[in-house]
Amino acid sequence: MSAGLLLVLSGPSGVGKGTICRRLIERDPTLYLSISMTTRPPRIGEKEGKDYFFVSEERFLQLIAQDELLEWARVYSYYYGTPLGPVVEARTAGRDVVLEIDVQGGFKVREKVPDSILIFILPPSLEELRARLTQRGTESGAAVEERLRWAQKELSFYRNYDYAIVNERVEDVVGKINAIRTAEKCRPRYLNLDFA
Ligand SMILES: Nc1nc2c(ncn2[C@@H]2O[C@H](COP(=O)(O)OP(=O)(O)O)[C@@H](O)[C@H]2O)c(=O)[nH]1
Ligand SMILES: Nc1ncnc2c1ncn2[C@@H]1O[C@H](COP(=O)(O)OP(=O)(O)O)[C@@H](O)[C@H]1O
Repeated sequence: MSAGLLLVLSGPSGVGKGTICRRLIERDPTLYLSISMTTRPPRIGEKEGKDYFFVSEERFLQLIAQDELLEWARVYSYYYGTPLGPVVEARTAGRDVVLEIDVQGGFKVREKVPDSILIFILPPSLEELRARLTQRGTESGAAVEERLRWAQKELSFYRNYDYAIVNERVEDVVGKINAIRTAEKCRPRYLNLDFA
């Protein structure tokens, strides 16, 4: 059995990554969505072990020291990282894995796992991004502005990703990601069959 694909989804805050991931899993429950560790406090409605594992800074630094994270980064003054164990386990079991992480994390994953697939989610426009962030209502005005400033920086990296998809309609994005999964599984390196 071939190992599952490692898909990295990045894009600015509010572009719709979380919404897209939820829809992907609804459509295909065999997909494994990695749950990150973070030192950010939980938002109202967020659940421990479902949205994130919420940990102290001390615990996070311990996880780094023990090499238990596939990658980690500091985003908006908090730490975020991907627990390594569950990703390896799921891929070994043949499940495709999705990481929803920032671009710094995406580049670290590409270094460590050269066959990972980096997908950038783009907003239809900066105005629409602002509207989505504001309408979500989880951040204060200042935090929205900080995220928009950060977004401009993040967006400049989209050409370094393997794929870029504009999130006009969530259904279309999900269809495109599933098309990428199908195409990637037709690569000779993925099939790795032993013909003489
Ligand atoms: N490098 C890295 N980034 C992460 C991880 N988990 C989440 N992020 C990124 O951290 C940023 C902030 O996430 P979050 O606090 O949930 O805010 P949101 O993007 O506005 O929903 C986003 O760009 C996420 O993709 C992780 O494990 N590693
Ligand atoms: N294609 C879309 N069209 C309109 N609104 C969207 C679309 N995708 C996501 N949204 C909305 O935009 C907001 C931000 O989406 P979210 O998934 O939280 O973004 P992210 O995880 O990238 O920060 C949410 O209110 C969500 O319902």
